[in-house]
Amino acid sequence: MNAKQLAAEAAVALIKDGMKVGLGTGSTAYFAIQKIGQRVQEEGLKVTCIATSIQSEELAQSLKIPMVGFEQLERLDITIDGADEADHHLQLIKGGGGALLREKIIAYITDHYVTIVDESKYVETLGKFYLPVEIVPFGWQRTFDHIKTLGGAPHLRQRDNAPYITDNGNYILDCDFKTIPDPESLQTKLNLIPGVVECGLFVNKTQTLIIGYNDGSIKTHKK
Ligand SMILES: O=C[C@H](O)[C@H](O)[C@H](O)COP(=O)(O)O
Repeated sequence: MNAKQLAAEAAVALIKDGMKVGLGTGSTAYFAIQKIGQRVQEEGLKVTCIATSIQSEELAQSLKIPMVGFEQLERLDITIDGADEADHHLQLIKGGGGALLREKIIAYITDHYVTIVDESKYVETLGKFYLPVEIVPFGWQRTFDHIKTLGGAPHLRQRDNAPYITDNGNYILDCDFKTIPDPESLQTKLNLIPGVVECGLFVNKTQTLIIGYNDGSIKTHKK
């Protein structure tokens, strides 16, 4: 089992019958969704889930995991999601897969937010990974300029020689801040810029961080 799968399966062991569960996005969350699907089918685990991306929703449906919409839930008991970086204070950079907005909406209605990463994502200080910022397409060049004044070199994310479009019809700027010693303050500044929908900093959201190691071990950090 690889390090991502180890972390993912340890997190899925926290899910109990009757829970409402948020499903993350990305290659680590993939293993969590697979395991939830297995528990639903083999153990008869009773859960209702909501996904943080169209991709994860389709995967969950293919595994016959019961899905609900926001009209059927106000809070989630647990969400299991990956991250691009996690620091020692359990602050995160997310959005490498473009799902940061839906992920953050789900994070804010979750009682127990569990982040799963492999050892390569656990860092002293955030910022080596370019920070994804979701922006509206209208006037994006000026939003780009505003972010630049905060010290982050933005790059418009591309796919097939065209701007990458999120599940919400927006663009993403991947911003090189080099180092982010104060994620909370940067999040506030970014989210005040007109045109910014949301940034990929997840501040004070993670209660449990599970790290999978290549030697087959896992470590859990709690807040
Ligand atoms: O937008 C994508 C999400 O924030 C992912 O959780 C993050 O990019 C980590 O993905 P992966 O587990 O594939 O490295």
